[in-house]
Amino acid sequence: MSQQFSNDFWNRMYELAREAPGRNAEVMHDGGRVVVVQDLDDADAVLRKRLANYPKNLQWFAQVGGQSRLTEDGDQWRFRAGLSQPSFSRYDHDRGYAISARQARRMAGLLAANTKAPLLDEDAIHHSILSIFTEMFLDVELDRIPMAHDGPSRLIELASRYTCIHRGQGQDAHTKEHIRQILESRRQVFGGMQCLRDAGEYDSAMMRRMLAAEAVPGYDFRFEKEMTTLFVAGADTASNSTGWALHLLATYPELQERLHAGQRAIHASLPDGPERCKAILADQDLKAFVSELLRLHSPLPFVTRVARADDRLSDIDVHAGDVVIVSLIGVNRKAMARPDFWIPDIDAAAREGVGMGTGIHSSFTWGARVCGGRNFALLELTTVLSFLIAELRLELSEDLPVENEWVGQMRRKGGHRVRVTPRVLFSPIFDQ
Ligand code: HEM
Repeated sequence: MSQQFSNDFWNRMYELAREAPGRNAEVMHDGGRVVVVQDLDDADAVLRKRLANYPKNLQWFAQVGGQSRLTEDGDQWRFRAGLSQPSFSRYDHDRGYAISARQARRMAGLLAANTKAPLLDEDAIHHSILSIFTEMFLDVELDRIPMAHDGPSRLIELASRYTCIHRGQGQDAHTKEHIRQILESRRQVFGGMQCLRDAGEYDSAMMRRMLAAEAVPGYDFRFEKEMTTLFVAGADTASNSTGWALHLLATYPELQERLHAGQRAIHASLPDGPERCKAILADQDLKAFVSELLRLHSPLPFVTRVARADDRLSDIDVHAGDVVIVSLIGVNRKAMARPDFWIPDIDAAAREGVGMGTGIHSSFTWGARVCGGRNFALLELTTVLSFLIAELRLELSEDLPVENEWVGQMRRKGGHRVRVTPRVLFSPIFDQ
C-alpha cells in the first residue's frame, strides 16, 4: 500500500530545517524521490524564475477537496484566480480593520470566558476569523450559512492525506471508511453553501463572478469547490496563526509584557477607528512579532510542487517527476546568523526587515503564486493580535513539547496548552 505523507514525514521536514537550514536535501518517500529546497536562491528558482517547470502537485488532493485556484495551473488557474483576486486585492481597508476589530473583541471575550480551561479555545478563534472572511468578502454573517463553521476545514483535512503524493501513485491510499467520510463531508459542506446561490438574499461581487463562471465552457467550475478551499486558505491560516501567536506569547512572558505595554498605550490613547488602525500597523514591535510568528510557526510551512523536466539547482539535480517541497521555514536566511534560530527575537527581526529570507516574506511565498490574500491577512492578523495582546493575559497551562499535526495546514497536536485571563487594569472590550 502506498505510504501516505504522514506526520513522521513532516517531522523530518522540521528536522532538516533544524539540522541544516539553508541547505537542500533529498529524501526518499514511498519509492519516490523528494527534493527538499531550503536554499533561498533555489526556492526563488522553483517559485518564481522557473515556475513553468514546477507546477503544483495536488491533483489527488483536488479530486477529494475539489479543484480550485490553489490546486490548478496555467489557464485553469488564471480563470479561477480572476474570480476571487479582484476582491482580495481591492478591498476597503477601513472596513477590513473595522470588521477585524469587532471580531477580535468578540474573540477576546470568548477566550477569556473560561479562565480555568487548560486548552486554548481554538474553535472560538476559528469562528471569529471565518466570520471576518465571510463578512468581508461575501457580505454575509457566518451564522447565516447553514453549515458547521469547521466543515470546510474537516473536508480539507480528509484531503490532506493526498497533499504531496507522486503522480500516478496513491490510488490504494483510500479506505472505505475514508471515502465514506469524504462523501459525507462534501455533502454537508457543499449542501450548506447552496444558500449563497440565492442572489436575492446573499449578494457579493465575488459570488456574482463565481456563479457566472459556472456557465463558461471548458473550466468545469463549481463555486462550492472554490469556496471550500478559499474558506480554508483565507480563514484557517489566520486562525491557526492566531493560536500559534498566543502559544508564543504564553511561552515568552517578557515578550508578551513588552508587546502588551505597546498595544495598551495605543488602545488607551486613540479612539477606535482609522487612527488607531494606523498606529497598530505602524508599531514596529508588533510587526516584528508577526514576522517571527510566521517564521517559526507558519500554518503552511512547506509548499509542494512536481518537476516537469530535469533541472539543476545550486547543489542538487532534480529529475522529471520528482516531488519538490520548498521548506518555507528552511529558507529564512536572515535569521540563520543569529545565535539561536528557534527563539523569537523581535529586535533582530526588526533589524532584518521584511525582505526576502524573512518570515513575513517567505511564509506567503512569492512570485506569481504568492498568497492571494497577503495584504489582507497582515491587516487582519495584526489587528486581531493587537486587541488580544491589549486585553488578555496568556499563560502556559502545561509546558509540553510541541508536536505538529498536518491537516492541510500545520496545527498543534492536541491543542495549545494556554490559559487565558482578562487583564484587570484595562478592559474596554467587555464594555463595547
Ligand atoms: C497568516 C495567514 C496566511 C498565510 C501564512 C498564507 C500563506 C499562503 C501560502 C504559503 C500560499 C501558497 C501555497 C502554495 O503555493 O502551495 C497561499 C496561497 C493563497 N492564499 Fe494565503 N495565507 C494566509 C492568509 C490568506 C488569506 C487571509 C487569504 C484570503 C483572504 C488567502 C488567500 C490565498 C489564496 C487565494 C491563495 C492561492 C494563490 C494562488 O495560487 O492563486 N490567504 N497562502
